[in-house]
Amino acid sequence: MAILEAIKLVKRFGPVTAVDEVSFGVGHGEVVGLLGLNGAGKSTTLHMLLGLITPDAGQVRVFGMDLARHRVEVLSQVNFAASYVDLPGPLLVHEVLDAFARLYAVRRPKARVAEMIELLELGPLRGRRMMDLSSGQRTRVQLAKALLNAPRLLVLDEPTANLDPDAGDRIRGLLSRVAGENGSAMLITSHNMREVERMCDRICFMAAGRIVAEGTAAELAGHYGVVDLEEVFLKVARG
Ligand SMILES: Nc1ncnc2c1ncn2[C@@H]1O[C@H](COP(=O)(O)OP(=O)(O)OP(=O)(O)O)[C@@H](O)[C@H]1O
Repeated sequence: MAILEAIKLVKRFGPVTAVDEVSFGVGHGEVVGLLGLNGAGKSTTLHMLLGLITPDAGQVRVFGMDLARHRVEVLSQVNFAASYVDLPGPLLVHEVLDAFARLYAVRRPKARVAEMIELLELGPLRGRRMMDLSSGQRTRVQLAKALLNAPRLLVLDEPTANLDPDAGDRIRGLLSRVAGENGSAMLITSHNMREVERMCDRICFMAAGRIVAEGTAAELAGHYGVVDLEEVFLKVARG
């Protein structure tokens, strides 16, 4: 069974059709990358899949359920991280995680928060205020928050955008491990082609609101007669 199905999703903002009949799926344990130029419609698509905005047409099905009709049931098993979402600045790192653990009704919240602090190597930062952290440190707290409820579907909008190469590498390894161990499905946007090649089982390329190419990194490179995803991106982006 597909964990996530986007079915002919459409979103318009005034005269702009940001997402134009987009359909794709993410299977159990699968990591799918959603790629495209700035403004291609990736974040708008993610926001519809998370129920943050309502599609003008089409349907989102998660765990076989219609998101519009089973919102609470679905969203309790989903989580999201994006570098552009701010967590409350005056709160300490462990206070933020405690608050979300309670919000998600996590069982044994204290133990789960401690586990996430360990997993994301946040020990030295647990007593620091969110507003005092560097952007890379905030990203790690975002990811800890996103993993708190052991989501069956994890949606990540540019998860490693603010991380230095060492932290980025560790986080990529960690996320791949989480997907492998828990069988969680992941949907990721990224402008880092090496990251996508390393992490994603399948890739959907968006251009001007539509999916224009889909496949594994190797299939896409073969199809476009190039050596890697970076070159596929340039070919797709330049039409
Ligand atoms: N709230 C909004 N109001 C008006 N237009 C919007 C809104 N959100 C997005 N758009 C427009 O929809 C299109 C798709 O934007 P979106 O943020 O989905 O792109 P993206 O692929 O995520 O880009 P990036 O790689 O830069 O993050 C763009 O033309 C954008 O200007």
